[in-house]
Amino acid sequence: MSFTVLLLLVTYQTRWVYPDIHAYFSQAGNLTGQQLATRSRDYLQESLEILLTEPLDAAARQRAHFQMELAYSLFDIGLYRNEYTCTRPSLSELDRLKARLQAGEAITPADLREGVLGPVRCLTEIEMHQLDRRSTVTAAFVEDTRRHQGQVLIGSLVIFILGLGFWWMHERQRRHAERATQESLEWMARALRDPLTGVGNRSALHEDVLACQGQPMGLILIDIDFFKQYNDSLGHPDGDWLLRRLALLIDETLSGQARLYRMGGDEFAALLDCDDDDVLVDHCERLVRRLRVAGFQHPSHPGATHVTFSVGAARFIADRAGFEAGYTAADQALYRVKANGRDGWIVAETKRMSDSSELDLENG
Ligand SMILES: Nc1nc2c(ncn2[C@@H]2O[C@H](COP(=O)(O)OP(=O)(O)OP(=O)(O)O)[C@@H](O)[C@H]2O)c(=O)[nH]1
Repeated sequence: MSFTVLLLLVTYQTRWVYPDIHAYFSQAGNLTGQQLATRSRDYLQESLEILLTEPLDAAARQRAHFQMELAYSLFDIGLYRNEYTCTRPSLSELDRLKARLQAGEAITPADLREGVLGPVRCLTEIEMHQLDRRSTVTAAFVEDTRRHQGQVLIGSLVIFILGLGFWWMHERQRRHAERATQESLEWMARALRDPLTGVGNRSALHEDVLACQGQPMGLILIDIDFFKQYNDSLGHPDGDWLLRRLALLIDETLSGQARLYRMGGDEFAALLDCDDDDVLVDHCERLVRRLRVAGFQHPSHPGATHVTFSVGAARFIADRAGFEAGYTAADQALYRVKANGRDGWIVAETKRMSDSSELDLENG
C-alpha cells in the first residue's frame, strides 16, 4: 500500500510537475521574450549616437543605416507585431528613416524623433512588458513548486504513517501468534506431565516410545506395595509426599539413563534405550535396594517397617505392537512379584528374578 502511494506520488511529480519546470526554463531561455527587443534597442541607440555626434558624411550615414538594419531585423518579428500595436508604426518610421539615409537626404531632429525615438519607446515598452510577463511566470513557478513541495511532504508523511501503521499491525499479529504458540506449547507440555510429581504421564510415555520407532528399548514398571494402607494410616497428604519423594528417588537411581513417568495411582514407569537384559536387571536391583536404604517408614506394611516396591521389567522394540507386548510382559512380571510376596523384581524376557527372601537375605 505504502509503495502504491509512493508510486502515485512519483508519477504525479513526473507527469504534472516536470512540464511546469520545463515551461519555466524554456520561457526563461527564450530569445523572443525581451532579449530581441533589448538588442534591437541597443542597435537603434548606436545609430542615434552616430547621427547625433558624428559629421553626417557618407560613411557615417552608411554605419547608421547598418545599425538601423540590424535593429529592424530584430524588431520585425511576429510576436512583437501581433502583441504590441506600436510595432507596425515604429517599423514604418524606421523604414522611412532608412530610405532617407540611403537617399542622402538631410536628417532633421523631427526625423530622429519620429524614426528613432518612437521605435526606441516602443521597444522599451516591449522589454518592460516581457520582463513583467517573465516575473509573473517565475512567481507562478515558485508558487507551484511550493505547492508541489507541500504535496510531497504530506504524501511522505502519509506514507510514513501508513508504514508505521502496517508495522504496528504486523508486530501485534506476530506477538499474538507468538503468545498463542507459547500457550499451546505450555498446554501441550502440561498435558504430558503428571501435576503431582512433575514427571511425564502415560501419554508422554506413548509419545516417547513412538518417537524412538524401531529401537530396542527397556520398560521398568514400579508399583508401591500396600500404598492404600500407607494412605489409610498416614493420610493422603503424606501419600502425596511419598509419591513425590519416590519419583525423585527413582530418577536419581536411574541416574539420567531412563525417562520417568507416572502411570497413575502408585505406579511409575521408566523407559530407556536397552538391548541387553543385564542392564534391566542392574536397574531393577538397584531400585529395590535403594528404596530399602532410604527406609521411608510404613507403619501399616504387613511384612516390613519401611516402604517397598514391586518391579517388573521387559525389553521390546519401539513400535505400537512392540510396546504393547513389552508393557504386557512387564506388567505380568510385576504381577508375579506381587504374587510372590512383593518387595522384589522380575525381568520378563530373561525370566531372571530375585525373590524377596533372597533380597532380604542379601540385606541381612
Ligand atoms: N495419596 C495419594 N494416593 C493415591 C493417589 N492416586 C492413587 N492413590 C491411592 O493409591 C492406592 C492404590 O491402591 P492399590 O491399587 O490397592 O494398591 P496398593 O494398596 O499399593 O496394593 P498393592 O499394589 O497390591 O500392594 C489407592 O488407595 C488410591 O487411593 C494420589 O495421587 N495420591
